[in-house]
Amino acid sequence: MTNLATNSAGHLTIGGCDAVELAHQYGTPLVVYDLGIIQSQVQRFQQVFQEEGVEHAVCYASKAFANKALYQFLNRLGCHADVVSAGEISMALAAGFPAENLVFHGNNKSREELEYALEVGLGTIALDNFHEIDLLEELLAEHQQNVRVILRITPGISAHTHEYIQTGQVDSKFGFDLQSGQADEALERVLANPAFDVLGLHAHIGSQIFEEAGFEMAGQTLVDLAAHWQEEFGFTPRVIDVGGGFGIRYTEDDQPLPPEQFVRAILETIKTACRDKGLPLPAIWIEPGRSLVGPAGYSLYTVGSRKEVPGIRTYLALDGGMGDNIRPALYQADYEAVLANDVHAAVTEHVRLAGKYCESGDILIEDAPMPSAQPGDIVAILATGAYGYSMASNYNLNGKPAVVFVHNGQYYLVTRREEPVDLQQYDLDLPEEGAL
Ligand SMILES: Cc1ncc(COP(=O)(O)O)c(C=O)c1O
Ligand SMILES: N[C@@H](CCCC[NH3+])C(=O)O
Repeated sequence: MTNLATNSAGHLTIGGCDAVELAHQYGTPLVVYDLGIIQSQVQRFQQVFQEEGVEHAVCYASKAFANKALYQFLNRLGCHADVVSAGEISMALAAGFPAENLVFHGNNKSREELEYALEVGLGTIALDNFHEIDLLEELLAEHQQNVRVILRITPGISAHTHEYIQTGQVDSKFGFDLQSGQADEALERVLANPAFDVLGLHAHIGSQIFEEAGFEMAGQTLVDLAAHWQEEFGFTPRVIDVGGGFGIRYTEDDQPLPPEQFVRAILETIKTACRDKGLPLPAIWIEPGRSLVGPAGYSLYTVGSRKEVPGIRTYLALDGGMGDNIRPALYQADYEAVLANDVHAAVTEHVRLAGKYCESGDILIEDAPMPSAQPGDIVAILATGAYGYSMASNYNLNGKPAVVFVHNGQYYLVTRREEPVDLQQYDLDLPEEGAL
């Protein structure tokens, strides 16, 4: 179990705030983020670049948790952001995030989204496919505009992670394939049109990765390609973006590398490869999502029913579940839980923590060692800050939880709970007579 902070009442504290009090004040399920952890993660990713004096950008991958107040906090910390939809762009801008610090990713950006990106002066578009080049060429001509782009390459690297969250292998929906020559063709296309300011190249190999090797291979592959492009097309990249995917600890089985170690490995690989190939060192961009917000998030739930199936197991039902955290059902993701109102109570049983959704697979933790929890107790599931709220649904017409940020003993409501009224829809506007 990670080192958890508690107060004299034995309650879990998050960023100096009593988790049980927050649960009572805002209701459960409740998602709480400790901004101190986010800040420290960001700084750890920035640190090695700063020490080495290397031009860089830590682009937060918003998909992990897109939130207005978070964009504001990250902007203050000097982060850039990766956005993947008009929704994320619009929220970032509403938060005051500078458009020029946004990188627009995605394998099927629509004409409307691209037009919106051009209209707001979005910093960089990560080109993913030929259809997108066609669309952008039309739009750039129409609006007599220029745009900065990077090319997303599929490097042919399989990250050792769940199949659904691998992205760098050849058989992938993302990016220009390297082996078949698509990447060269894409570069020729964009170099031929002066409306494209081609900054450089990008690869993203997957998510929840625990080794440096994949990033080193990606860095090496991108520099090799850059050298080939320089020789073949006289193009020298100003940016190499190695994506995100840095793993975090969910349970004791996970042993993530320190952020500094990932960055050092990436930096050393790219520096050495550039030196070998006689290329100037480009700016290096990374795109951590999970590793910035995952460890900072706590999901608080109230215990409802306890069901004992004699001789088999005990089910403890919580007041949330797959609607606010789909990851266990979708990826068999593991988490740890604690009894937030009595963190130091001795573990006396192993229970299955079930959600409240009408689905047998709505299980948050299959086998959680717990003290004997009773209805009304508050359970905290740890490290839920990434891809929890952002993948939440309204299944069974449950509203999404409220979100609270805590920092130095202060707390801030940043997203209100969705109420049934928020989920209302239109009446059927069908004439009474003769319509069927
Ligand atoms: C292009 C790109 N960048 C960054 C990320 C962030 O990944 P993670 O949250 O694992 O750091 C993703 C998602 O995997 C992605 O597709
Ligand atoms: N949603 C995934 C990660 C997806 C990464 C985005 N490319 C997860 O929860 O692990």
